[in-house]
Amino acid sequence: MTAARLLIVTAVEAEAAAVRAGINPAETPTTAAGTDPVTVDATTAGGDPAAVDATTAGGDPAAVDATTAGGDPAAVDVAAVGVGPAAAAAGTARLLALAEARGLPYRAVISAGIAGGFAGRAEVGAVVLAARSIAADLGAETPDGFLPVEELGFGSSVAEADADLLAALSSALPHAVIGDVLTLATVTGTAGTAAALSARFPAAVAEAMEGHGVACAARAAGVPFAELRTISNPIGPRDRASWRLKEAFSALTDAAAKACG
Ligand SMILES: O=C(O)c1cccc(C(=O)CC[C@H]2O[C@@H](n3cnc4c(=O)[nH]cnc43)[C@H](O)[C@@H]2O)c1
Repeated sequence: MTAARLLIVTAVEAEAAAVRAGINPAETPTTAAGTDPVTVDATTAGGDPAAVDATTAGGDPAAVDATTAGGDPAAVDVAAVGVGPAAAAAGTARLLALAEARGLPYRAVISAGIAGGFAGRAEVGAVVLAARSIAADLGAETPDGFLPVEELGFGSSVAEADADLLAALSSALPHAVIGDVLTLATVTGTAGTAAALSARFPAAVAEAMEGHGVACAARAAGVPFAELRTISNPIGPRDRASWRLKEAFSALTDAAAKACG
């Protein structure tokens, strides 16, 4: 019997390549670490669903084999599904449903990639594991402050990591910072927003753009979920030139090697 596979979902192909390089060192990333993920995304699995099929674990089981990483080709699939919570949720839900329809459901799904780190909580180059992936902008703004979706009575903005999966990852990555990871559709770009988020989420160590979306797809499919990030930049005033992409991608490769290699 074939062992159930693990699905690792990233936003952009540069992140997927970094993860694959860790799981299977023979697979050198074709997109050099240090390139702009947005530029890379535009040429791969960014917007066109057909491109997702062609370059990741989309529809064709043969394509899954061709892009699967790891010593055991049946063990891990790595797919880039686009930037932001909506693309992450839609792309992940599709991959989970296709696998289920083939009679080969995934055993777990991990949202992986680079992230911004809150100063003093997760520094550039750090590995972060999410205890909870939180949709930080899901709710309503009021003159008296932000109301999370819970207070509006419309469900939950918080997705807990699967306890067993988180325990396995933290045991493989003992130096990882464990804390909440915020999911936002907008990258924070001012000191004011960074301070407000830091105050509203004292347990948050990082922010990214996909974790909660991947978690929603995983929850709908009944599949365990976790989020793994490496820090490329401090959260704060926008200074894209200072993002340490090479360092973050290299940390992502190293983390994938330790967690799944
Ligand atoms: O330069 C920009 O304005 C910009 C806008 C949207 C996306 C990007 C990316 O580079 C996307 C890559 C990926 O990186 C994650 N990420 C990294 N740092 C942060 C951050 O400080 N805040 C939120 N997300 C971050 C995110 O998950 C993206 O998918 C650049």
